[in-house]
Amino acid sequence: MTEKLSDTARKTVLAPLLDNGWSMVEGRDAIVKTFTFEDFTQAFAWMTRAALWAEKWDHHPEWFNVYKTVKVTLSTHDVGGLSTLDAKLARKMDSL
Ligand SMILES: C[C@H](O)[C@H](O)[C@H]1CNC2=NC(N)=NC(=O)C2=N1
Repeated sequence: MTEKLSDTARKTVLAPLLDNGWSMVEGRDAIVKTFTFEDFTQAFAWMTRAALWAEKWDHHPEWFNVYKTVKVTLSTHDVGGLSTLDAKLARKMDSL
């Protein structure tokens, strides 16, 4: 059963993400990052790659695409906040 990140886990799991362009969402237990690409097709291709991982892990982003940018918000709806699944998907997104 997925659980909300503990305070200790937040320090270890979230810190590298916050150092890599992710930030906490004001007033919500979630993280957000805007990715910028060369053009729309590159942005959409990245979204497609990310979508396959989201589906494989049954953990899906909240995202908003405008032309060559993709704003991604991650939180685990089932636990009402951040879990290790969000950190896992964030790391994967940063690597794609
Ligand atoms: C039944 C539940 O919707 C599924 O287990 C998955 C689908 N994708 C999901 N994605 C996210 N971000 N949070 C969830 O809790 C979640 N649950």
